Amino acid sequence: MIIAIGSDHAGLPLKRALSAALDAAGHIVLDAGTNGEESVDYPDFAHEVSAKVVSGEARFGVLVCGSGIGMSIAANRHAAIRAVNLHNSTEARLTRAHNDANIACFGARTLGVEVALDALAAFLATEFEGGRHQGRIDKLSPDTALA
Ligand SMILES: O=C(CO)[C@H](O)[C@H](O)[C@H](O)COP(=O)(O)O
Repeated sequence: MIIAIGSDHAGLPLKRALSAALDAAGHIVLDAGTNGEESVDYPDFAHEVSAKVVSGEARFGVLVCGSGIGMSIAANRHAAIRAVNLHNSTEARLTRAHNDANIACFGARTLGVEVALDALAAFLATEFEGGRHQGRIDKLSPDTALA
């Protein structure tokens, strides 16, 4: 699977761990950066990873910042993105099965590496269930919500 990944400076250590695990599992990882310690702005990386998912270049995205919150807010500005800030593998499984989430966000300052690795594995292993959940996803678009 092709997976786009990005972080800001705060998320870099966890991004490196997640990227290594994805690579070891045989995935193709498209790294949008950052790859330095200097302070950078999380929206720049959220938008780049989101664009790769929206275009189909990547099947899923992974975004890491200090809390995972800024990344998820930025990614969800894209209409076709359903980005979720994950804290455990149960959330990861449910958001794939029910929300068809396509970007997994993590907080490097709030989550342990092992928990994040487990959550990412669950996220990638779970299929969207469709059915009643598809109609709910259809209602997420602003046009539908405001009609
Ligand atoms: O945007 C965030 C919070 O929602 C991220 O956690 C950032 O990584 C964080 O704000 C960066 O903080 P810093 O003090 O500039 O390192």
